[in-house]
Amino acid sequence: MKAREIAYNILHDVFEKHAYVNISLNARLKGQDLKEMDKSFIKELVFGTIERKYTLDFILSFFIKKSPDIKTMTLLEMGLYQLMYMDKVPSYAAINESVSIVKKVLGANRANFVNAVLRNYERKKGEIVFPDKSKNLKKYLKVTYSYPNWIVERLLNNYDGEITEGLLKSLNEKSEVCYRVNTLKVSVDKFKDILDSKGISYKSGLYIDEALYVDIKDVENHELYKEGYIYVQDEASMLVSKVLRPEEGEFVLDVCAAPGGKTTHIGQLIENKGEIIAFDIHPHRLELIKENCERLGITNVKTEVFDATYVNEKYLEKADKVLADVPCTGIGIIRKKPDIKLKDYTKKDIENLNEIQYKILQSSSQYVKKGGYLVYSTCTIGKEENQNVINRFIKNNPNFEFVDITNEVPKSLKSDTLSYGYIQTTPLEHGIDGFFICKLKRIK
Ligand SMILES: C[S@@+](CC[C@H](N)C(=O)[O-])C[C@H]1O[C@@H](n2cnc3c(N)ncnc32)[C@H](O)[C@@H]1O
Repeated sequence: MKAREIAYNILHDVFEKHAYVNISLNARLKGQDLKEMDKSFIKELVFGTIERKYTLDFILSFFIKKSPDIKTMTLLEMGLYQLMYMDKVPSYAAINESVSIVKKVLGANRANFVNAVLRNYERKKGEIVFPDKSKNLKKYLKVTYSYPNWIVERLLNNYDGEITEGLLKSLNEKSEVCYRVNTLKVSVDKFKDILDSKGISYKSGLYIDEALYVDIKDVENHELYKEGYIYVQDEASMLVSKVLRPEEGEFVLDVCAAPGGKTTHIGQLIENKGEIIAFDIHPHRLELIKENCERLGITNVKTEVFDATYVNEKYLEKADKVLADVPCTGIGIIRKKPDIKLKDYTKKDIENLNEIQYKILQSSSQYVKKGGYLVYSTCTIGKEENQNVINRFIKNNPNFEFVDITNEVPKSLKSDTLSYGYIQTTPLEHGIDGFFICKLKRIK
């Protein structure tokens, strides 16, 4: 099967069947005899079309009177993406190849339509009227940077227009892949020597000692990965376990733990000395924690299927440290997961999510010993899922207080709110994913 047809099948899975892009991509690439170049082309086309969907749809609306069926629309979006953003693809190839897939999948009629729309775009692209920033900021941001309304509204609710624009732009920028070096198996220096000996280029982390940006292709099949030397993890995510600051011999509960990025980091930081209980609501996701622990040589983690909105009586007041890395909208990790843009959260959906986040925090707090610590984290941006949740918690739980985290985070990581007990990282301000991390102490 040709690259573009595979890309179409993946996008069809994502747009029509609401599949996860990575899962569909892996499944559709499996067993295909493709060159590395073709695989890269497919990935760029798939991720790019998802990332730029709102811009593409705005432009297509100039050339289409009535929206066609979703399959035709997907093929139009793919074709237009190639015309607009893939400089190496000549226009005739973008159009002819798109038309030939439509002919194969949807018939000659639809093919004529797609041909006409794409050719019309080529002829009249100079006539498209884009939204005016001074007249309609929201529409301008949505169309220029390709975001759904709920994300633009969320950021405008938290930041002024200029910062919002910077954030939307930075969330579109490709991030280099960051790895956590598993210091249980290899020191960072030794690992750098190994990379040097293999001629693999790398850059040190911006903030975290064990973070490295490494240029490895197809990492899951790479020997260094299989050996358990590395875990793919953004520095913002590593910061969570740093703020939790687990110590050897402690009992730690991680209540939303799968696939185990932070659980395994905690295990690494306490060098397998101590006990970690990892909950997750999805049994199949707990399997991922077990696989990761096995690969990384983490031996002190026990997993339990558990809904963290409830209280697990077994662990009442037992934990030195508790981590509640709650489910969230994920705005802060759009650089890695552009399909988050395809979610269509309503106000009600966000309120429901806030209720879950609050319940998880409230239940988690019951496990903390007197004098113990609770960390609340999300991979999203904005007070709605962050400050509002912790402020509500603090108001209702006078036995907890915010902890100044100035000394818990690396000196180079600047934020005005550290002394209040929390940090909101963003790719715009810090060059890492957008995480919210808050530390609380049980004082009574
Ligand atoms: C942000 S992810 C956790 C990422 C993880 N801490 C890591 O670092 O790899 C949130 C996790 O919460 C789980 N989850 C969602 N609702 C839950 C609930 N009510 N109880 C427990 N886990 C839940 C999801 O299955 C998902 O694995």
